[in-house]
Amino acid sequence: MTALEEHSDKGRGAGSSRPDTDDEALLAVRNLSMSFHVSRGFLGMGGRMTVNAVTDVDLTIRRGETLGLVGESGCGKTTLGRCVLRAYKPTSGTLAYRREDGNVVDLAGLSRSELHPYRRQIRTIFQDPNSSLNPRMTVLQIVAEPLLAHGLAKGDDLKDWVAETLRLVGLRPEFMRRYPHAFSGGERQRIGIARALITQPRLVVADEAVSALDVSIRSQILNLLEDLQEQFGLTYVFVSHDLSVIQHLCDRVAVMYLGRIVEEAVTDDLFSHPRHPYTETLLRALPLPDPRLRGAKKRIPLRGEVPDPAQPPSGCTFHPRCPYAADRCDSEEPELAPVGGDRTSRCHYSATLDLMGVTA
Ligand SMILES: Nc1ncnc2c1ncn2[C@@H]1O[C@H](COP(=O)(O)OP(=O)(O)OP(=O)(O)O)[C@@H](O)[C@H]1O
Repeated sequence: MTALEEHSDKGRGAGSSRPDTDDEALLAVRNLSMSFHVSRGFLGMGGRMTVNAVTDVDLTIRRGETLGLVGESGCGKTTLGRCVLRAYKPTSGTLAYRREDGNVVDLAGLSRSELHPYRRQIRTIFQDPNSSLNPRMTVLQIVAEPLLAHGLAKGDDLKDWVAETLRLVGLRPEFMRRYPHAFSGGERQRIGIARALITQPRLVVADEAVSALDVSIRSQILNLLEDLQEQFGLTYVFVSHDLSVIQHLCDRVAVMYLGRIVEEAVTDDLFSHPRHPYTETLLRALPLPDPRLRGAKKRIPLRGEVPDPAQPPSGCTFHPRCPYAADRCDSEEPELAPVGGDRTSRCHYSATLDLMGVTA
């Protein structure tokens, strides 16, 4: 058994179909909000505004699953991901993390020093492998840095640990003496994945982890992430605006719009039968690789833009762009409510609308 396997959640992993009991929750996000105070106008003369990047999010991340966070740019995906990583301290709400000993700790309430032991368990893979790797550090230094920060290994042990992790991500151990410029984009992302996994994390947040890569390399990296998940029982939160990547990789999907979750469902259900008009709008904007598969469904480009979160629309925040908006939508804010099975939607009319998915 390798060092990584020894500490992994393998065998305790959950599939998307398993019930959502407390025991399954690796991280339960509850009533989570994150606001930024920003200055407006030239030299801040436009005054200070509050941007509610994430508002009242409830989300359960289950052990061994891949949860996708999807939505247009500016919907709050990155901010939510950074709260889960505790790179941001949320303005309010809780992050109930189930430790390996079964006890639950609220990460949102911990100080910097109290968080330290959890930083090796919850890791991130960065978006852009070109800018996230320090060009002046060797691969050994880059990948070993988290091990040193957590005092997990030194000397030859450290080198062995790095060599083993490089092998796991498909890189030759002798590469550890080289600098990032000697590698292709795909290889650099493998180095980033090695750096994320070297501390044997339980939860990995990947924010647009493949969007900077060529399409041909993208599927190799996605396959690698899937293999590593299976091997080590990893849990992923995968942030992406790319629905095809989400459909390929994720067990469940949470759709975000203007800081809120508007729909959450098992991936196949969401793609075949969306229950929120925003999800349908996203799906219908997808390119159609094979129109015969999609019958008479037409590609409809997204209309308008995500509104300014500092001045959100009244009622349902999607109503100005919603093709089905009715009178009550501009005054009454819908709740995120169960819509049958293991799914939720935030629309007054989810029960009656007949929305279209993208599968045949
Ligand atoms: N540090 C910050 N200071 C001020 N506003 C911020 C900050 N970070 C994010 N925002 C604002 O919060 C909102 C949500 O941004 P966020 O980056 O989380 O969205 P996103 O869905 O991840 O978009 P993208 O895909 O473009 O990263 C946006 O309006 C953004 O301008």
